[in-house]
Order: sequence, then C-alpha cells, then structure tokens
Amino acid sequence: MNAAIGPQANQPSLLKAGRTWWRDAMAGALVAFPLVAVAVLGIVIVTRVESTLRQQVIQSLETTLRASHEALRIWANERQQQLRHIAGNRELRALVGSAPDASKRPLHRAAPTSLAISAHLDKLLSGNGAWHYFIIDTTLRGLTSKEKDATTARLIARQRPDLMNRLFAGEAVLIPPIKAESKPGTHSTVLRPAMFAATPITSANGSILAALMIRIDPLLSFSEVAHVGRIGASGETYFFDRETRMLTASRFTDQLRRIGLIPKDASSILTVSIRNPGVDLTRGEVPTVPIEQRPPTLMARSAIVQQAAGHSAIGYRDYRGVWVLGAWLWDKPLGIGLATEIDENEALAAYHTTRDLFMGALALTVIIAGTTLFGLLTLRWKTEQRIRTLAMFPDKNPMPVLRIDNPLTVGYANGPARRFLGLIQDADGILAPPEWRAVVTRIFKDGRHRSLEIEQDGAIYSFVLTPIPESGIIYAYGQDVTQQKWAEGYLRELSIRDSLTGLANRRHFDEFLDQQWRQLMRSNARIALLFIDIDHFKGYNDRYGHQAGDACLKKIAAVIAGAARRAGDLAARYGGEEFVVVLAQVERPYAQDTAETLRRAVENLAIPHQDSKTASYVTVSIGLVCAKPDAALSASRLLEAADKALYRAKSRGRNRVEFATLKPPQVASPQTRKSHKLK
Ligand SMILES: Nc1nc2c(ncn2[C@@H]2O[C@H](COP(=O)(O)OP(=O)(O)OP(=O)(O)O)[C@@H](O)[C@H]2O)c(=O)[nH]1
Repeated sequence: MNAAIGPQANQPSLLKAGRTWWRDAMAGALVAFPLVAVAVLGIVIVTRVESTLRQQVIQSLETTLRASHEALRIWANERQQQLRHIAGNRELRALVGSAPDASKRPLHRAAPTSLAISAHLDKLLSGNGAWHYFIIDTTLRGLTSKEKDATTARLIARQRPDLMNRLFAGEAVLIPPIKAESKPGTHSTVLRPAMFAATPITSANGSILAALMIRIDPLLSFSEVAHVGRIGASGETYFFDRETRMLTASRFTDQLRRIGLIPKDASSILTVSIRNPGVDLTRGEVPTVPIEQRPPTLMARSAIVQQAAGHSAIGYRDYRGVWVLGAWLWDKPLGIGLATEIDENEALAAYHTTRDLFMGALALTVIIAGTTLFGLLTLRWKTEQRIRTLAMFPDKNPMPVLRIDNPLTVGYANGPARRFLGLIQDADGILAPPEWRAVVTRIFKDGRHRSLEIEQDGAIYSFVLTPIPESGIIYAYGQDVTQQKWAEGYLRELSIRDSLTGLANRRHFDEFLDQQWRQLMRSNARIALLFIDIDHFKGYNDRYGHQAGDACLKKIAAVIAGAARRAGDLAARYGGEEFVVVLAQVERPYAQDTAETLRRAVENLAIPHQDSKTASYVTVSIGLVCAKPDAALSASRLLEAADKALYRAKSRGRNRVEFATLKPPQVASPQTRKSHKLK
C-alpha cells in the first residue's frame, strides 16, 4: 500500500533522495574517532616513555654523582690520612715546636730549624718525592726552607680565609684550586691554579703549632676523580666552588676554547664560570649578556644557594648553553659542589626516536586514512552526482514517467504523470483499470514490454511499459500521441472515403460488407443491400459537361448518405455513377421503404436532364436485396443479387426499385458485375 501516492500527493523528488551529507559526516567521524583514539593513546604512551626515560636518566645521573662523590671523599681522606700520619710524627712535632717565633726567624735565608725540619720532612717523605710538602706556622710564615711556601700560604689565606681558619682551628682541610698570582713586574704567562691538602701540627698538649700542607695539581688526580663517573657520550661530571667557578678540567676543554669560554692555552679550572649564557654557544649562537651578568645555571643556583642535593629531569642550559639534564650536590666539609650532566638530546634519544616514529606512523596513518576517506567520499559524491543526473531524467522529464512496482502499485510518478494517477490507480496507489492490471500482470510474468494508452481532456498519451530485469519494477514512459492519432485518423479517413462525394469508397464498402455479413451470421439478423445507378448519366455528361456531372454525383451522393442513418448502415460510392447502401439488422419492408424513399428523394432533387429517356430530370434505378446471412451464402452473392435486381429495374424502365431474393445457389450464375447495363 502506498497511500502517499495519489493525484494530489506531493511526491518526494528523486533528486532530494541523494542528499545524505550526514552519512558523510558519520563516515568521517568513524574514521576520525579511532585515529583520535590512537593519537591520544600514542601521546599518552610517548609521554609515559618520556617521563620514564627522564626518571631513568636522573637515576643514572644520581648514581654516577654518588660514585663520583664517594671517589672524591676516598681520595681526600687518603690525602689527609697521609698528612695526618706525617703531621703526627713526634720528632717533626718537636722540631716544629722548637722553632723560634716567626719574628725571630730570618726572612731571607734559611734558619737552622727550618733546615732541620726540611731534612726531617725529606726523610719522612722519601718515596713521595714528587710531592711538594711545606709547613707554615700560625702566622703563615714558612717553617720549611723555601720562602715561596709562605707566599703560597698567604695566597691561600687571601683566597680561602675560611679554610685557613678551619685549618688553624684544628681541622684537616682540602683547599680547592686557587688562582696563582703573578708578582707585579714579572712576565708570567698563564699561571696554573693549585690546590692543597692541609692538616694542623699540634704540640703534646694539643695546641696548634703549624700546618702541614701538600700541593696537589688539580689537573691531575683531582680532575681525574671528577672524570671517574659520567654517562653517555655527552655526559660530564665536574666540581665547582661557591663562586660558580669550575674546579676540574672539563672534558670539553677543546670545545670551550673554540667557543671562547676559556683562553687558548688555559684550562677550565677557575676559568669557566658555571653560568647560563642564554644561548647555545656550541652552535655558534651569540649571547647578549656579558659573562659576569649571566645568572648561574639552574644546577649552580640550587647547589650553591641551597647547598643541597638536587636534580632536574627537565632540561636546563649548562655553562655552554646546551640543554642538559643533571644531578648535583654540595659537599659542605669540602666546600665544593659536584654536578653530573648529560645533553638532553642524547639522554632522550630513545624517546625522540620513539616519538618521531610514532608521529611518523600517525602522520602516515592520517594521510592514508584521509586519502582513502577522501577517495571514498569523492567516489560517493561522484556516484551521487551521477545518480542525481540520472534522476533528472524522470524528475525533470516533461513527459510522464511512472514506476510500477510488483504487486501492481504505482511506486513513483513524476509531475506530468501525476495528472493520470486518478485514472490508473485507486486511493491506495493500486492499479485500478482492469486493462492496465491485466497488461502489467502479463509483463511481470513474461518480461516483455507493452504499451497502453490513456486519454484525458482530449489529449492521448501512449505509455510504453518496460520491465527492468530482476528489479521487480516496470518503467512506464508516456508520450503525447494526440497529433499522431489525429493524423492517423485523418489518413484512415482518406483511405476509406471517396474524394468526390465524401461517401465510403469501394474498398471500404467491401470490407464493411464482409464484416457485417460475418457479424450478422452470429446474431440471426437480416441485412439489406441497395444497388443504385444514375439513369442515362452518360447522356448527362455529354450534354452538361463533366463538371456538371460531378456536381450531379455529389448531390445524389448526399441523398444516398441520408439513407444510411443508423449505426451499422453504410453508404458508399461503388464506382462511376454507381452507389451502394448497406442496411444492417433490417427487415424487408424497412429496406424497401428506404429504397423507395431514396429514389423519390433523387426525383425531388429535380436535376434537369434533357437527354434522359426516362424523365426530364435525373433519376436513379435501385436493385434491392434483403437476406439473412448464412454459411451457405456469401456477401458477394448478396452483391450479385442486388446487381440483378438493378438490372431488372433498368430493363423495366428505370427510375424504379426492384427487389431480389437471395437463395442458396443451385446453379452457377452466368452473370458478372455490370450485368445490369442494358445492351
Ligand atoms: N462527370 C462524371 N461522369 C462520370 C464519372 N464516372 C463515370 N461517369 C460517366 O458515367 C457514364 C456512365 O455511362 P453508362 O455506363 O453508359 O450508362 P448510362 O449512360 O447511365 O446508361 P444507363 O446506366 O443504362 O442508364 C459514363 O459516360 C461515364 O463517363 C464521374 O466521376 N464524373
């Protein structure tokens, strides 16, 4: 049932059916959703990888830092134990205790006590000759034989008074590298920094007599301790003081020279300040802030200001401006900071690889998915466009188009077709006319196309009904055939009419008579045939001319046409001046009466005919036959009988009606057509 389709139904256009933008949006969402989910999941995983990796790097840095710190402490302890052992030597302590006051010792030459102390020290240190030991008293004057020891002591006191105070308070100290100072006027180039280990020498009652000091080259063992632990190719462990100065040789010394952080032939010790240049110097970037105004690096700030251990899993710029991850601590007893760092790029290389791979894979997936989706949507849009174009054929067609569905419903009708819907379907959309139902049923059955016609408001439409294979639908396309039908009718009229008189012609008469004969054979009715011939028409033509003859023929034909008034009657021009009238379903009296009335009507026309031997006007003779069609008889026999009757009428004086009866043939008639012509 399709109640929506009726004459007034506002049918949805086929063109609108293709608008499914929301399906495209759904398809896009279906593709986008898993992609977004994968992207989010991937970002979570990559972020997790990154944070895990950062934590692992920090753990490694802290382990390394602890190892370096431990190595430093062992190294420092070793030095101090050695010193304590020597400083505890009774003889040395006695020699130091016997030394005169500084004020009494000569400044510029070796005093006897000093010589004795030096000799005893040399004896104690035999085997450690490479080391440079010296003893200073509490006034920082050298007790050994070399005057420069006192200069060194004052240098240390100037640069690290805190440590000297601790030393003379009885504590063994490690003096981190200090700057050597050149004497004014000397042309010293770069003086190597020196560092010292020192321990007090006490008297028997525990009072501090002097301090034993050992010079250590920071470029050697001290820096080597720092280099014990580091991670990766870019990792570095270094020590620094509270002034943010680097105390160890950097493993990037060559690089630092290149980027101008240290002079050409200097080491990094005390030269490099652990400050953030704000740009990456290793990449040739130029800092805008002068070196002395640069802030300490994040690590140095935390280690020096808070004097605490710490780390940063977030990158920060080191003294070269390179982004690094680092761990650090501040050793309060030694008064130095330790840091170990690694370039963030190297530390996170695995993360960067994972991230880049993931982003690449994601981008590739997005591109592939996007391209596929775009391709599919484009294909779909093109298909829809094609469907819309195809749909325009029926929708925009000025001719009626119908779709008939099985079972027998009108599934679609375009605008022009809707005017016919009232004729071919009921209110429920079911095909109504029995003729249509029968034809459509046959088409569904045998799959062969057929045509049907509909006439409405004087217009005739011919519908070709074509079944669409395997679809269960019939496509019906209508065409306005009104003109064609009219033309066909006109031609048909021409083919059956006599052009002069307008009566049916001979051919049509023959067909009509045959048809009526067969029809009346079944109905048991009778048929009459009038054979009419104008009397002396040759003479009329001869006297009045051929055109007048034609006019005469027309007038008489009009009278004859009046005799065939009923349905089933036919008046025809048989040929020349001969006419016939067929009267169907008649009895003889009516036929005779009609024939007589006709004869008189011609008389009454009173067409003058001076050459007629019958009357002064035109007359006709009529042969009449009336019979019941029978299998033993035939239409041609009827014609022959009428012809005979006409002959009789002619021979008995013309202008009269003669009647003939038709009997089954007993002997063959010798007469042929035109037999009524008198010789
Ligand atoms: N003007 C005109 N004359 C026609 C036409 N057809 C036939 N005729 C003439 O009709 C005449 C028929 O003459 P006939 O057959 O000798 O017979 P009739 O003179 O009528 O003599 P009866 O039939 O014996 O009375 C001929 O002269 C034909 O030329 C036509 O279409 N127009």
